[in-house]
Amino acid sequence: MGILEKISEIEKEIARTQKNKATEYHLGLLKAKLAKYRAQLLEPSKSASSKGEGFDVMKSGDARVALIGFPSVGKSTFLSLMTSTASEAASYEFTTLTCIPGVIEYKGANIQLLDLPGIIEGAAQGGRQGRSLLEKELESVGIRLNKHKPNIYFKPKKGGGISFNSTVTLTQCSEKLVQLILHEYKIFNAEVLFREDCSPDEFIDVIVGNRVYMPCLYVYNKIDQISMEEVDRLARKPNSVVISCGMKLNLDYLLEMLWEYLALTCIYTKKRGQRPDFTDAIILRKGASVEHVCHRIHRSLASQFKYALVWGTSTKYSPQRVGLTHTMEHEDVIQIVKK
Ligand SMILES: Nc1nc2c(ncn2[C@@H]2O[C@H](COP(=O)(O)OP(=O)(O)OP(=O)(O)O)[C@@H](O)[C@H]2O)c(=O)[nH]1
Ligand SMILES: [K+]
Ligand SMILES: [Mg+2]
Repeated sequence: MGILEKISEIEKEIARTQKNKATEYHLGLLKAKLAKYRAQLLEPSKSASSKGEGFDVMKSGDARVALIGFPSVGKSTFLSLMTSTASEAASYEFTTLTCIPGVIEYKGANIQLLDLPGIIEGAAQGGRQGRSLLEKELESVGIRLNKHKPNIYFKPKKGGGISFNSTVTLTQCSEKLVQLILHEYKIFNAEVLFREDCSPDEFIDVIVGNRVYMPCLYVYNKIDQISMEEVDRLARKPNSVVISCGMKLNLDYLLEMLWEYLALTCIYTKKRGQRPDFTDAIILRKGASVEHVCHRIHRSLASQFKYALVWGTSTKYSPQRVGLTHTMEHEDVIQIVKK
């Protein structure tokens, strides 16, 4: 049996197994097996002919956003509308066959937008199921959307068996299930500490390790073609924005949401005795520290750092003298004083 067949067999068995106390170990084991086969599937193949080809696009700008969706939902139309790059759009499926990068300039940041070929042929009519289909596709390659990394400490050891502990009450996993899953991965010595009530799938994610956690905004385009009731229903779903590229509806709101999901922060710098430079913001991730600002300005600046003066919402006083660990907030102004 090939890996694909094995995966499909296990998926079928999971689907037909009722979820209850009596089947939880069996299900846990199936899930561990499934994750294992999927990982094998994603491993780069040794034969040159079937080597997985990625899209070679230079990473640029302050953040990147990929347009993942069914064929002909309007991804290329969106890219052409929001950036100065034109990407061919047409009414037939798979118009786009490669990755087309564009840049959105927003609040002083350059956001790289990637237009990609549609995924899953003929699935555009997926209707209500569409969103779960896409999620499933991304899940199966190890991408976790709008989730955080499970708070589980996991460390394989040389000996001593499996030590299992938890700081919270667990309702989905038990020591026995954890051991069973670990044995499936041929791990017989490890330290495991659950700091959160995680599911078997989340535990498997921690063992496998190479999961990618990223924010996701579900964008429903072509609302000009559906009823107001349907638009209303979609707009109320979590993490959703409804738009129409054709009629240019709600695009400003989409940008605002995009900005929020990217969690970026603009910091302005200021030289002593001069006004802040509002034309050239430093763009960092939300939660960035003064040290991050220093690194962005110059590699060696942090080592010459004496203190910084910060104006803005992150401080009680404006200006306030702060150290390297101070957390910056959006639109703060900073003046760095060197030793
Ligand atoms: N009615 C309507 N049509 C739209 C809208 N946005 C895009 N379209 C049309 O939908 C068709 C598909 O658009 P594309 O931009 O090529 O879609 P795509 O997702 O890039 O498609 P692939 O690259 O083939 O996966 C085109 O005929 C567009 O003109 C919209 O908001 N409303
Ligand atoms: K198309
Ligand atoms: Mg396209």
